[in-house]
Amino acid sequence: MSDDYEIRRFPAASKGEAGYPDAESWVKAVAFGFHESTRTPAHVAKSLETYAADRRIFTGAYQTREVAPGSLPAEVPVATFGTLRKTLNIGFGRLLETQLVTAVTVRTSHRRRGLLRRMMSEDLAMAKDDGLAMAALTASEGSIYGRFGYGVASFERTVKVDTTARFRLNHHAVGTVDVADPRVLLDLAPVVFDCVHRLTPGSIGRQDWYRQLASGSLGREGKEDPAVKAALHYGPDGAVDGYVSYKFLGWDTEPYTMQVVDLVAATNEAYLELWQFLAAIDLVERVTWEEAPLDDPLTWALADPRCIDSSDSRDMLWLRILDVAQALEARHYPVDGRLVLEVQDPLGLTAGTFAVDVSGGEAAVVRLEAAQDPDLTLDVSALSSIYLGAVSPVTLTAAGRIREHTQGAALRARGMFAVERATHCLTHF
Ligand SMILES: CC(=O)SCCNC(=O)CCNC(=O)[C@H](O)C(C)(C)COP(=O)(O)OP(=O)(O)OC[C@H]1O[C@@H](n2cnc3c(N)ncnc32)[C@H](O)[C@@H]1OP(=O)(O)O
Repeated sequence: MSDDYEIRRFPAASKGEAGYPDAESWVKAVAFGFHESTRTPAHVAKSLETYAADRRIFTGAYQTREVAPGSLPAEVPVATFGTLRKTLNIGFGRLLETQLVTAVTVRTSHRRRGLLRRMMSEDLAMAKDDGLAMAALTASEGSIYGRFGYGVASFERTVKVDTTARFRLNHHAVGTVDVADPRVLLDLAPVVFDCVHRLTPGSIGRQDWYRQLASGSLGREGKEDPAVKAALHYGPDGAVDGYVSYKFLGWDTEPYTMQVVDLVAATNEAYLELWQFLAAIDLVERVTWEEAPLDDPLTWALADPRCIDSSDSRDMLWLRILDVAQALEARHYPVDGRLVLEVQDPLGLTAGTFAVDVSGGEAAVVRLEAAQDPDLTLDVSALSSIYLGAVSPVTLTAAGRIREHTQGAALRARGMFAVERATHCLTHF
């Protein structure tokens, strides 16, 4: 296989820059891989502008042999693999630089020849060599990434909230909400998001595009979305500490529905009060949001929690620890204790037996040279799953994903890996 393809890596380029034609072909190949209708040149140019702002690196596999007459030319990659680096909140306000993997596609006529395996293995090894301890992605299918050491570490759900007279929140507002010109979010959204990012375990730093989405400047269709409206939440001190952008789905959608485009609240009060605002919008009977948390304070603040209809919860963030000692030492732990972990790694990046000694919330992690009896044996994907506290080691033990050699060690791990508030990631990438 290695003779048939050449792997090339290059940075995203904006229109007018030298690498633009290659970057354009790469983006079109991604769009093709995800069955998007052909992106217009203007949409591609806008996407590339935001990708360049995020300093994305594009990896492509290119055919080295002559292509079949009439088929796509050799400069169109047969496989794509995109990366960018952002921080991940790993609990208690700590941020860890993370390799984000995105835009993975392999053209149908070249699939199952090991192209994904090759690009993934090489990229993770390079990220580790570069000093990174963590990689992350969101998955199109649940069956692909476990084999590379990724594990599900956060969840999200779609909610449909009944905002008729049935909607009553047990909450007395401490701030106010007012409607704003959505374009103010071009500047404000990153500022508010940054507060949320520092507060929320599982949060990933956002790409440049999010402020454009929230402000209606660049919708998912690749153009301005004039339907987007926005409201800001002002805390008791008058400062903006939350916003929601939303759009009406039209009079043909019944019940009449408002769809949340983005909802970012930096305080508990801002979150509930933005919901109070959404529920108060006249002529609307339902509000939907596709990125709601599973462990949602809204449920518990509602007089009737059954106002929330949610049958669709799903995995969101998949993590992949690249360096066990570095990742575990980066975390803060709410409970002191000692665990000896035998970690297996299908890519051989970070396998070994590690003694984790936590004192005063800080971990000292030592790789044990001689085989020592572990408390737990687990694959790096299981360790990545429990890392953010959203997946219980006790449950993974029950599932056979963790082997417990010392009775009670999984429960001890659950306490040690707990985080200070519900894990949730508002960033898709
Ligand atoms: C982070 C993201 O971007 S998520 C989006 C992922 N992309 C998509 O879903 C787009 C459509 N799918 C595709 O483009 C391709 O089928 C890909 C990228 C999923 C797989 O690419 P391929 O080059 O065919 O994978 P490759 O040949 O390297 O296979 C590696 C292993 O994964 C397995 N595998 C690949 N795809 C799948 C799948 N969809 N489901 C289950 N197993 C899979 C292969 O069987 C192989 O297993 P093995 O090594 O244990 O024998």
